[in-house]
Amino acid sequence: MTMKLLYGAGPQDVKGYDTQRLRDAFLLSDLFADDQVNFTYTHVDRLILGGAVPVTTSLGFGSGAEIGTPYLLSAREMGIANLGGTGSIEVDGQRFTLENRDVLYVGRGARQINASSLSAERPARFYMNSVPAGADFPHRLITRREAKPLDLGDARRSNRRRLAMYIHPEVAPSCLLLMGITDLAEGSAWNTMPPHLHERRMEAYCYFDLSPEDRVIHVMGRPEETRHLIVADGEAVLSPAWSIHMGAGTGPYAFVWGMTGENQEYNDVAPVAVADLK
Ligand SMILES: O=C(O)C(=O)C[C@H](O)C(=O)CO
Ligand SMILES: [Zn+2]
Repeated sequence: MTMKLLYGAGPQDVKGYDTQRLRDAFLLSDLFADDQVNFTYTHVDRLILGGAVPVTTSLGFGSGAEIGTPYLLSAREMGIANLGGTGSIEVDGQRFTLENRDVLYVGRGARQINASSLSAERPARFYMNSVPAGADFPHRLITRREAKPLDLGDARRSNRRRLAMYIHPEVAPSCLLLMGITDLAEGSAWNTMPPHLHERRMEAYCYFDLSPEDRVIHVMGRPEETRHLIVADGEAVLSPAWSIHMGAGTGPYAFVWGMTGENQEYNDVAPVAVADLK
């Protein structure tokens, strides 16, 4: 298991960043590797992002040695989304089978987590978000069918998409984590229209189901001074509370969004008109 550290940056810092510096601060490129569990501990609301791809062996984790607690989830909750083939997650002996696009909520207090794939030919690809939690909620599998869908956008504006809420008060309650998956409709390219800010929550996007030759152009920054990141399949982007977020793909794609902060009010957002962006 690896644990990288990322300290984050403010809007004043970003003014002087070149491309590489911006990517180093906001783009996570090495979450997924065969037979590895890779975490990045961010100082953006202390969100930990992780990836686990069990191919030839099952992968175990759960120690808190890197973060100063007995176990990784002694004072945290976690969402695990399966972006690959069928796999299973065992939490302290309780086994959950995750098909593609299923999400497991793991409540505070879990000690040992083991991840495995049903088949090495099509391994599971587990994407994880973990945030500090001050309350206990039971572990729970949320299947793709149980997620709450929300149809958004307009095909004529190339932003038709279906958002599915998984870890959300109306579907599966948690302490402060929110997690869902958004799919672009065929022929649509733009996510998160209109772009927005949510001062009371940070967010992370993990783009997936993108062809190797395609990229998502993810737009971030203050509305009056935007920046962009060119993002490949399996890469994740940090979106601090001060940053807008929206993106367009050069081919079909989907993304997992995860949020934490002061509240779980999905609609507590400040939209920004595209015409006001610079
Ligand atoms: O396409 C969208 O719109 C989204 O998926 C938006 C994210 O869920 C989001 O930014 C929530 O704040
Ligand atoms: Zn958002």
